[in-house]
Amino acid sequence: MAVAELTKEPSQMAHPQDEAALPAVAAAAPAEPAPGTPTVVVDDLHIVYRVYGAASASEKGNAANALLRILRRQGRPQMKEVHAVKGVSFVARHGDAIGIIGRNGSGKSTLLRAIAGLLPPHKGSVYTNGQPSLLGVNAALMKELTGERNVVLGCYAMGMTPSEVKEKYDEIVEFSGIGEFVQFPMSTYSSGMGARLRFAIASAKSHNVLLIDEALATGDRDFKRKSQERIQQMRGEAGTVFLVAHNLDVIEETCNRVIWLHKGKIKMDGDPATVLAAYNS
Ligand SMILES: Nc1ncnc2c1ncn2[C@@H]1O[C@H](COP(=O)(O)OP(=O)(O)OP(=O)(O)O)[C@@H](O)[C@H]1O
Repeated sequence: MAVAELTKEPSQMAHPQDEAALPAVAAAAPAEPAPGTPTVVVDDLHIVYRVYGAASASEKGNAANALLRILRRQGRPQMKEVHAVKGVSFVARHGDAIGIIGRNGSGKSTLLRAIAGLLPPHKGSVYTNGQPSLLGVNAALMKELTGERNVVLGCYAMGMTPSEVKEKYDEIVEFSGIGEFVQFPMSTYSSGMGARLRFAIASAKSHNVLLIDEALATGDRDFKRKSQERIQQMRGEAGTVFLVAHNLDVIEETCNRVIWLHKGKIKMDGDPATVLAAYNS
């Protein structure tokens, strides 16, 4: 597989739709790859979280032990490792819309964040062609600013010019369906409204690799339909879309491929009908 032209370690790149993004570092989009060319190569990826201050397994959840630890002033916090992704490998191609499914805690969000370059691999590698953009319900725009300001900032962060922002502004606000709330600070929004605005901003631009984490779970039926259509459109125009969703109907209707994660490993990877049937059985 030709991965030489792909970029290793996307953590060194800008990720405009995530909290770590800086508008000033948005990179120019590289030339569009031909359909079917690899856009993301994940090679034996392991992600390990280190949690400091964790109790040992024998003490877990025990109030008396927690109190004892405080009374004994156990200075050094213990460190616990959570091995969230365990040797995941796959190749995503231009034009793919890949649904990631699995139970709570199976590693879906961790995998997306690793592809976006926000989590360093403990072992293995992620190669990406182009700039991945993570769109998640937790991806922060600036909550104290109004929706209006966030639309403008978000567009700049994705590398749009002022005239492109002007051209897209109305469409973004209309797509989000948040109406007059666009004039209010985002801190006043419900989580669904915030997610819709983020999706509307992120999807106003073509992305080489778009990572969507549960963004569609919060909208009403009409918004879900609109956003599914938009994803299909982005699939055509852009590169690859990854979608994490607990709603399997959304996955079935939107994706051409499904990866089922179980306890951090790929349990199945294939066409939606086959994988969803196995997952549901
Ligand atoms: N920041 C973190 N620090 C420590 N452990 C974490 C962190 N984020 C996730 N984990 C752990 O990593 C594992 C995978 O979590 P992850 O959020 O990726 O799963 P998920 O499949 O997206 O879950 P859900 O469906 O509930 O959103 C879980 O055991 C979780 O407790």
